[in-house]
Amino acid sequence: MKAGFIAVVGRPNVGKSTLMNKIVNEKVAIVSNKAGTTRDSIKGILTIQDTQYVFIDTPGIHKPKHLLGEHMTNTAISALKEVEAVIMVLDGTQEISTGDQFVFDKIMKAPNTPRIAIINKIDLMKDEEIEEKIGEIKAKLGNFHKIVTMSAEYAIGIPKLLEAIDPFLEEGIMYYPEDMYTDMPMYRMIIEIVREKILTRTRDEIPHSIAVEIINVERRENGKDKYDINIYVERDSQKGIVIGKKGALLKAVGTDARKDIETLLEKKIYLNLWVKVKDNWRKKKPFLKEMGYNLDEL
Ligand SMILES: Nc1nc2c(ncn2[C@@H]2O[C@H](COP(=O)(O)OP(=O)(O)OP(=O)(O)O)[C@@H](O)[C@H]2O)c(=O)[nH]1
Repeated sequence: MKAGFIAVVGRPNVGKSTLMNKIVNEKVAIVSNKAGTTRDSIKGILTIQDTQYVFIDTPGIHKPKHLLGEHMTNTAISALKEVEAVIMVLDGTQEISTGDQFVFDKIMKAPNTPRIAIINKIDLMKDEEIEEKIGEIKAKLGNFHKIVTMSAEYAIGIPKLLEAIDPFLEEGIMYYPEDMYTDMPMYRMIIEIVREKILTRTRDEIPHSIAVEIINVERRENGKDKYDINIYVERDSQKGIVIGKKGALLKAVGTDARKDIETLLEKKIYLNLWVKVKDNWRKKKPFLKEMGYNLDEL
């Protein structure tokens, strides 16, 4: 029996959430093609026979531009010091950027934590490009215990990754029951579903600063509970986009989200979505607290 916590880091859009989902084979982290959509640390848990891997999907580490950004970075760094290993995901199709360098520098703030690099998206790469990328990582970043190549999208390379992590796990421990795949609370999952549906349908028109909050859950006698959910945007123009022409977009988001939530809860629900403008909400501490962020770390 052995187990350990593994932090997954990398600049936005390299494929961390996709990797997490493929590894634990369940939808635990929000995936979208927009940068910075994963905000909270979410654990995906994989138990194979007597080995348990507990993954922490960290928010995209980037240079803090505002309070929420700083919070994301601080949370990620403190998590790195407490894990058995850290895996840094790189997008193999892109040059190593200052963004990657920034993330690597952050990892090095926990110098005693073993580091594994993942070259992701190899389905889009030629063999010689993969070889070159390995060289580039060694030259520009260096200092990894292992470099693993994979395609998270097509679930290629996962066994190799687990094998690379194995030596760093702790003997004699199992943290969670075998059938547990995430410790994310149900409400958190509902919020992430709604956020994902909005971001998918609004493409690049809405920034990831959007916030979602469950304001009321009404238990109904017929068993079909009613959920009222607020969607906070920063500007009136964004409110218009999320609502859409004659409310069409919001209606579509509501239908998509309701279906996923019903699957998650294994029962029918009523879902009401409301769009509100909170002016510059990311800079306002009291409001951040309402949203459940830990202000001590800000
Ligand atoms: N072709 C290809 N696309 C991939 C692969 N892995 C992820 N993607 C795509 O890359 C995009 C970003 O993936 P995410 O998993 O959301 O990335 P992330 O690193 O979690 O991003 P943030 O949440 O913004 O930090 C999505 O459109 C994925 O479908 C891969 O192995 N191959």
